[in-house]
Amino acid sequence: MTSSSLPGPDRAPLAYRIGYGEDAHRLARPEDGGRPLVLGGVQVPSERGAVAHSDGDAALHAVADALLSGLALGDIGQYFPDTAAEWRGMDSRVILERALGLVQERGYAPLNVALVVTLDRPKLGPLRAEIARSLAALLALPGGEVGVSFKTSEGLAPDHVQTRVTVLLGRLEPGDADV
Ligand SMILES: Nc1ccn([C@@H]2O[C@H](COP(=O)(O)O)[C@@H](O)[C@H]2O)c(=O)n1
Ligand SMILES: C[C@@]1(CO)OP(=O)(O)OP(=O)(O)OC[C@H]1O
Repeated sequence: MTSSSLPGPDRAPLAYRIGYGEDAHRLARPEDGGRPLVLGGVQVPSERGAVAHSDGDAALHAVADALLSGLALGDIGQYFPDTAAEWRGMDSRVILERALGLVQERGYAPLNVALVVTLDRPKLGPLRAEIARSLAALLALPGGEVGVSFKTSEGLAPDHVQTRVTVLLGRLEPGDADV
């Protein structure tokens, strides 16, 4: 594959930034406060779900933090404090939309995203394509620009879901530094 046929935007970005985000939520049964398990905006059949203030979507939280970190914009807890009643049970897609909007206001867009979910059970492989499609749609990216990996903790963290995300951001519009 030549560089001109690589996937990505149809023009070269003027600047690049790398972002990184993580999240972790304890898993519990519904009677112990666990919410339905949702990852990347996709409902995951599971006996246990995240204990969280919001819907507990650890994948979307890590993607949103990765976007914010790439432009040094802080983290989602600053925009959506877990002490605020208005965010209780919220759909984490709202968090991602806000983070993406802040990045776009500065002329940047995500170019590709890599997500790792560490979870012992259930197996997520059958949902890989659906989670990748969901993330791609939320980020306005082609599906091929979203990598989704799953790991078990090998029994080291059986009661948590953990996520890690890297994102490459590109600035497609000229800013003050380019004119
Ligand atoms: N919740 C999970 C965790 C892992 N997988 C898949 O299992 C394979 C082996 O994972 P290891 O952590 O033992 O290396 C790997 O292919 C994962 O994609 C899964 O589907 N769901
Ligand atoms: C999303 C927020 C806000 O509802 O709460 P949680 O759902 O608990 O999630 P977390 O990843 O711990 O941090 C960000 C919070 O501010």
